[in-house]
Amino acid sequence: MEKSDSRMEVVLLATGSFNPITVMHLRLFELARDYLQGTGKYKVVKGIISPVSDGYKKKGLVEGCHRLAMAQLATENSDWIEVDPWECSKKEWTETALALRHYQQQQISTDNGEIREKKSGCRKGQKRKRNHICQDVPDYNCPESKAPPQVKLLCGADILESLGVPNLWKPEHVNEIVSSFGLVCITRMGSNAQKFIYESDVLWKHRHNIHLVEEWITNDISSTKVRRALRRGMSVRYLVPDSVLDYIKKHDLYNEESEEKNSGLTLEPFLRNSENPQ
Ligand SMILES: Nc1ncnc2c1ncn2[C@@H]1O[C@H](COP(=O)(O)OP(=O)(O)OP(=O)(O)O)[C@@H](O)[C@H]1O
Ligand SMILES: NC(=O)c1ccc[n+]([C@@H]2O[C@H](COP(=O)(O)O)[C@@H](O)[C@H]2O)c1
Ligand SMILES: [Zn+2]
Repeated sequence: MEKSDSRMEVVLLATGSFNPITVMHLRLFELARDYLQGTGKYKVVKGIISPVSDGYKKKGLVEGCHRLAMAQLATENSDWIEVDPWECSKKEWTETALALRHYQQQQISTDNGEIREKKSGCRKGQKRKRNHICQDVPDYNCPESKAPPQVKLLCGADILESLGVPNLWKPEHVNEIVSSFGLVCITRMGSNAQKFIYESDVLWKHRHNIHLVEEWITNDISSTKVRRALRRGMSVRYLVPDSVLDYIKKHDLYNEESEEKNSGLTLEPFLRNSENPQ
């Protein structure tokens, strides 16, 4: 008899501006998958790129439809990374913990649907019991029973360190992200993720659920640097996929004017989390 695969299935969710998407964003997924699968405990089944809503109000953020289109072009050749418009099709900005809940729920619904269709071993229409997200346990008596894939947040170390910025993240959301979902964090030049975890009580408590992935082939590409180069008329070829570059040129997306978008506005998380919102 074939031995069953006991590895936990994982879906990696990367949220961000993707303004524009770069090859480094795509590399994050490859690095994270290699790392998790290398532990022998996880099987990465999907990657999701979820571009942020225009309501995030970050300076220089071009329209969501363009950021979405570029991300779709960039992932055309990947057989496991997808782009999801859920966040960026909304006018209002969505907090990351809520995005994680949404994508986790999607996994649970899809999973239950598939199980019901398979029917093998289980009675017709029988749903398998849920994993810990639903405060329930898998039904080990059912041969088809395996917890639905666990959604984990994929990010760079700059985002990990941003968890400590006052009024940027709600403390209960930070707790939920590291306790219920988990973080896969790619180290980035200029960041000290390990020290940051050591200095935070909540991150330290859940350190087993925070995977730090060392990027040995360091590459400090950022969207900010790509936009800067474009404004200066310099080449960004091989920093973004060719299809993305064609799209940027066709729509003249990044220039002095686009960089002034949202200039002078407060980033939405600060507005939401400040004690005396305007
Ligand atoms: N070179 C990199 N190394 C590690 N993580 C990265 C790198 N570039 C982007 N990321 C991560 O990708 C995710 C999406 O980030 P984002 O869209 O802000 O890109 P960015 O390049 O950081 O853009 P910007 O310069 O506009 O902030 C974040 O989790 C960020 O930390
Ligand atoms: N409180 C929160 O949930 C919170 C705060 C700041 C940034 N974020 C997310 O992190 C990502 C950051 O992207 P940038 O690095 O481009 O600013 C965005 O997807 C944003 O929604 C979430
Ligand atoms: Zn960033």
